[in-house]
Amino acid sequence: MNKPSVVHLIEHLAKEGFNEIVITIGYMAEKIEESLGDGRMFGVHIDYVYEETKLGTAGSVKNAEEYLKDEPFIIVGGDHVMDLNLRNMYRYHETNDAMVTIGLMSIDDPREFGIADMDVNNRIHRFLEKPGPGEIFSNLASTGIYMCCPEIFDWIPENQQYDFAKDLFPALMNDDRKINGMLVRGHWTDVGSAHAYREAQRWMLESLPGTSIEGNFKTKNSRIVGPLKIGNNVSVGSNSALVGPIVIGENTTIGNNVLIGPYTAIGSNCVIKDNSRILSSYIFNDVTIGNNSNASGSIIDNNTVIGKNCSMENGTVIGPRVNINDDSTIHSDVKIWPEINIKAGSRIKETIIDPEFE
Ligand SMILES: CC(=O)N[C@H]1[C@@H](OP(=O)(O)O)O[C@H](CO)[C@@H](O)[C@@H]1O
Repeated sequence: MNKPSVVHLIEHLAKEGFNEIVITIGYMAEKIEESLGDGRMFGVHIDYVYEETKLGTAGSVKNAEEYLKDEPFIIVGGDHVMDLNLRNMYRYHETNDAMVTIGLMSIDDPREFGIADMDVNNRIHRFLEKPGPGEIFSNLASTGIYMCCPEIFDWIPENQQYDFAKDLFPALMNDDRKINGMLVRGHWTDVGSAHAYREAQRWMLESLPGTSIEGNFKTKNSRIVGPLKIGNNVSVGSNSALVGPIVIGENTTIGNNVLIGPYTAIGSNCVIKDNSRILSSYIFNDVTIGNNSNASGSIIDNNTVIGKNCSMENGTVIGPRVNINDDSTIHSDVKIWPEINIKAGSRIKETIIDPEFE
């Protein structure tokens, strides 16, 4: 949707009335600070707490204790996007006497999460992080959204790797302290994998309110079906079709006979040349896609150039700064990043990741 996911998260927190925010950062610290600043543009105040060594989920919150010690607070993951009613969750915690209340969601396949066993009074009796085969005793997954009382700080050691799910929850349960669960409904995605990222884009695009087109939009004889959100200075050639929900940034040029299908986001300064097809794909900024090429269920990162007659099959993740030369096929679920040159006529079946990048 042409915004860093953390911006969507802060906007949601602001909308729910949380205006004092502390971000514990390590990985990509500068990028996060650059996108959010002191929070003023979102109507909130943001403080940053830096993590020199990896402290785990609870250790990093302990590191921010000075900002949190006076009243109950809510913890969300920096890679979450959601539309959950966090205000209700916070109120619910305030009115029950648990030390921690965990937001739980009923999920089909909870293997990637912590799972909880909860009774009719909302008390959690068992919690298991990332259950293995044969261990999935519940489909109630922890969203990693925790409403906490400041007393939890007495339980978390300082400057030491310590996790909510693996360390704190078992310790509290062993001592018969109360951890409650709250069943939540709505959209919530942790965008830590390409699959989850696409899922988040999909539900966000689904909630586009209608069609908004900024100035200087040019098109001839093309079929444009909303909902759409189109930035300044976008042009679409003749005999093309745009079928929403679609978001397009600024200064993007789309050629003739191009099909842009539903659930697609295209960034700014992109060029999509004649006869190409883009379906359910997320294209970032400054991307060029050559004549007669297609992308389906793909994520294409900044400054990537794709030649003519190329095919990006379902689930591919390409870029930033990758060149795919003419007549190449990138087979489904292959990832190629970053700054890699794929020569003309290639058939790529395996992921290629520059080891220096990881
Ligand atoms: C140690 C820990 O806190 N694990 C959490 C946390 O897992 P990550 O793999 O760290 O994202 O977030 C999950 C929700 O995204 C939650 O289900 C899980 O219990």
